[in-house]
Amino acid sequence: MRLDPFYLIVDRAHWVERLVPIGVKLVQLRIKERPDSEVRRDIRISRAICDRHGCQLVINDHWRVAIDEGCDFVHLGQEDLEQADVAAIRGAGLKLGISTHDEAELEMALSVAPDYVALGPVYPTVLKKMKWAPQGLARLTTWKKKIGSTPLVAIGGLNLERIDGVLTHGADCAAVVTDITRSQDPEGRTRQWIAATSRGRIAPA
Ligand SMILES: Cc1ncc(COP(=O)(O)OP(=O)(O)O)c(N)n1
Ligand SMILES: Cc1nc(C(=O)O)sc1CCOP(=O)(O)O
Ligand SMILES: [Mg+2]
Repeated sequence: MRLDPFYLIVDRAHWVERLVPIGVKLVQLRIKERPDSEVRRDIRISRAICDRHGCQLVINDHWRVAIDEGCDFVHLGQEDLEQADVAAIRGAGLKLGISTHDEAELEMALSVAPDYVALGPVYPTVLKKMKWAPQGLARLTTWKKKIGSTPLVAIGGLNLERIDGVLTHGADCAAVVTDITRSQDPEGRTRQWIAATSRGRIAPA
C-alpha cells in the first residue's frame, strides 16, 4: 500500500470541510473528549467530503464508531491497541495505522501487521505532552530498515522546513497538525504542504 506523502491531522470536521477540497489526499480525524454523538456526526460529515474529493480518511482512537460508520482506516496508539479488538477491526476490512515511540512499541505494532507505522515525536511538539524525547532524523532511517515495505509516517513538530529531511531519512509520509491548524493562513499553508511533498506523490491513474 502507498500513502500520500502529506498527512493532515485535524480535530473537527470543519477543518476537513475547509482543507480537503484544496487537494489533501490523506486526513486523520483526531477527536478528543467529545460525546459519541458529536464524534459520529463529525465522522459522517468528514466521510462525505473525503468521498467526494478522493481523500483517504483515517479515524483516530474511535475504532468502534469507525466500523459502524463504514470507514476503512483507523489509527491506534499503543494504549488504544491494548483495549481494541484488532480481529473485529480487521474482520470489518479496515486498515490500521499504529503509533510507535520505542523498540518495544515497534515490536508490538509489527505483531498486528499494520498498514503503516508512525514514529514520533521526530521533533518537539506543542500539541500534546509527550514522555519521549524527540526521536531525531536518524531514528527514521533505523525504523525504515526494520519495517521494510510497510509505510513509515513521521510525526511531531513538522513544518515546511523539515519535510525534506524526514522524507530523505526514510519516512514515506509526513503528518502535521499545528503547523497548519495554528497557521494564520491554514488554506495557504496547506497548499504549501501539498507542493512541498509533490515529489513523493504518485499521480492518480
Ligand atoms: C499518524 C499518527 N501518529 C501518531 C499518532 C498518535 O496516536 P496516539 O499515540 O494514540 O495518541 P493520540 O493521537 O490518540 O493522542 C496519531 N494520532 N497519528
Ligand atoms: C498526535 C501526536 N502524536 C505524536 C507521536 O509522537 O505519537 S506527536 C503528535 C502531535 C503532532 O502535532 P504537531 O504536528 O503539531 O507537532
Ligand atoms: Mg490514540
